[in-house]
Amino acid sequence: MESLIAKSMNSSIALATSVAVIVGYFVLRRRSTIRNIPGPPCHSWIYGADFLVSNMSLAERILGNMLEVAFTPTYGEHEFLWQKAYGSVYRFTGCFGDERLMVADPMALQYILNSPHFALSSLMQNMIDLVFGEHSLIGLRGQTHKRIRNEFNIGFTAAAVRDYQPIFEKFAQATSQQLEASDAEIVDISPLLGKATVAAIAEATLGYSLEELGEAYQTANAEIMTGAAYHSPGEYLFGTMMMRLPPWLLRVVINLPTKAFDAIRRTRSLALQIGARAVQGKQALAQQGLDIDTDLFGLLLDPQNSDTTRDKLTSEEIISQTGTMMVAGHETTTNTMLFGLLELAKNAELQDELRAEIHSMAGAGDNHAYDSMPLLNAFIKESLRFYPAEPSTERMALQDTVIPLSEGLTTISGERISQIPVRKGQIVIVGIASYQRHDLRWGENPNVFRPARWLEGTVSKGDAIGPYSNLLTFLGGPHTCLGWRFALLEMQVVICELIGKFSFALPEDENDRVIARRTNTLQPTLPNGKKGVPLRVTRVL
Ligand code: HEM
Repeated sequence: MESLIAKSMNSSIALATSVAVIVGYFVLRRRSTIRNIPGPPCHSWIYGADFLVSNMSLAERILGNMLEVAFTPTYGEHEFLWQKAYGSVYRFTGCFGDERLMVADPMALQYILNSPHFALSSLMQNMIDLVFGEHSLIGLRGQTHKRIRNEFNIGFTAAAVRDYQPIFEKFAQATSQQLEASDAEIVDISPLLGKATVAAIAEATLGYSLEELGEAYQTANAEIMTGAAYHSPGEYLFGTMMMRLPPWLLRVVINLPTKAFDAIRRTRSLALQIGARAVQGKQALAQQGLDIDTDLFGLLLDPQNSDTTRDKLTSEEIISQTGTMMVAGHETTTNTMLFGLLELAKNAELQDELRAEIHSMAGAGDNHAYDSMPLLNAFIKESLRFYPAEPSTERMALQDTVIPLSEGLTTISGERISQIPVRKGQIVIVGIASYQRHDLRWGENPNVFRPARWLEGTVSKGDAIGPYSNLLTFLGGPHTCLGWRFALLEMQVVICELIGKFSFALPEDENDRVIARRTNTLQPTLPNGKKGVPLRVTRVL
């Protein structure tokens, strides 16, 4: 998202803000407590040995290791090598020599995600407030967050999610029909699955069809999503600095008349209008004593569900979550399925085995059938492990604290430590993708996509860290993904429908080769930089 911001600012505001941020940074900086933790070398302007001889641009120098983190074509090229070299906790250098801690150690992650001593970094908080508004579940904290989340959970329990199954089946079948109707040899399945996913969320959460959601909202949302990739180190640096501005200044900035801010404003305002329309429609039904649909907003507003012991939500509190719901479950679920289908296209044997399992279950289509398909679920777990939609996130220490380690580490000065003291303001990176390649946790060859690991029983059970199979893909702690059961059932339904009816193979053309690049989420990306998953599709049934 910072890239959108960067594109939006004119150069004089940019210069003034940059100077203020740089001066503020150096005045306020305290010596880091993590300097003694091993980590990759950095070529920044402050620390780089090649300062005078290198031909790096100023932006590249200032970015430190962020250059390697944010600008490799495939996600994790450096991150996974650093993990091998330095272990599951290491230090690296952020912008302006800012020392950061990358964390993939299970005990440390548990602590960071559950401790009240950590919260969203100010960069993340600003980004979320900007895009989703200041009342989004993702950005809220404490009691308000807990209260709203508890209420919204009514639409995400195991029982509530089972009721969405017909919706998932309807849109999975619509995708099949579109594939069938296509006479192209190679089909880009990305827009098809994207549309099915957004249609399912609109219906399950608001009771709306895509038409009712409106073309304008979908276009504005897509503009924000596609604008979220960085194209140059300068753009990255500038976006990052903008996001460090105090919230009051960002509120001024978002009103600037630029194209990117206009897209953010439009999306936010359209989401609120859509949410308000859905809420008012359901309230009108309730007032007339008529039945309200059992979509999420319907469940929240149905007087029959009101319980005097529950903290009921105001209309505004419900409406404020519209954009969050639509975005949180869209690209995340779509991209996980796209990467999974891509892996199946690479591995005909695995695909045939999965298809055989799906065909053997035909006719057993009660609500629980999907959970009793071992290979299907192993495949979905492996897709979630290998391609976490949010491969990392940031947290900031709210006070001086000590992070415990399950494995311990040896410092640069040779001392063996089992915990790391950090100062207030320390940024830690929650290394979701790194944790999911952890050597000791996932059995043989964690860097290989291999669903069989889940069937062999070699995946370590360990202390539960996320809500599902010890994966961190849905995060953990108070901000654990609310929609994880929803996403799982949707993936089970769609994969069964598509693999049951079609066979997928990779096209030969180099221009169709897909890599995993990080934009707003981990995104399947073509050599031309666009999102896409072109596959050779053949009907099998
Ligand atoms: C494979 C699919 C999905 C993945 C990988 C995923 C992942 C995540 C992650 C990592 C977070 C934490 C974000 C953070 O705090 O940094 C999150 C939060 C959230 N997700 Fe999901 N998500 C998925 C699907 C869904 C779906 C389908 C929905 C709803 C329909 C949903 C709704 C939410 C909500 C409301 C939150 C905010 C929870 C809170 O802060 O209390 N997600 N998700």
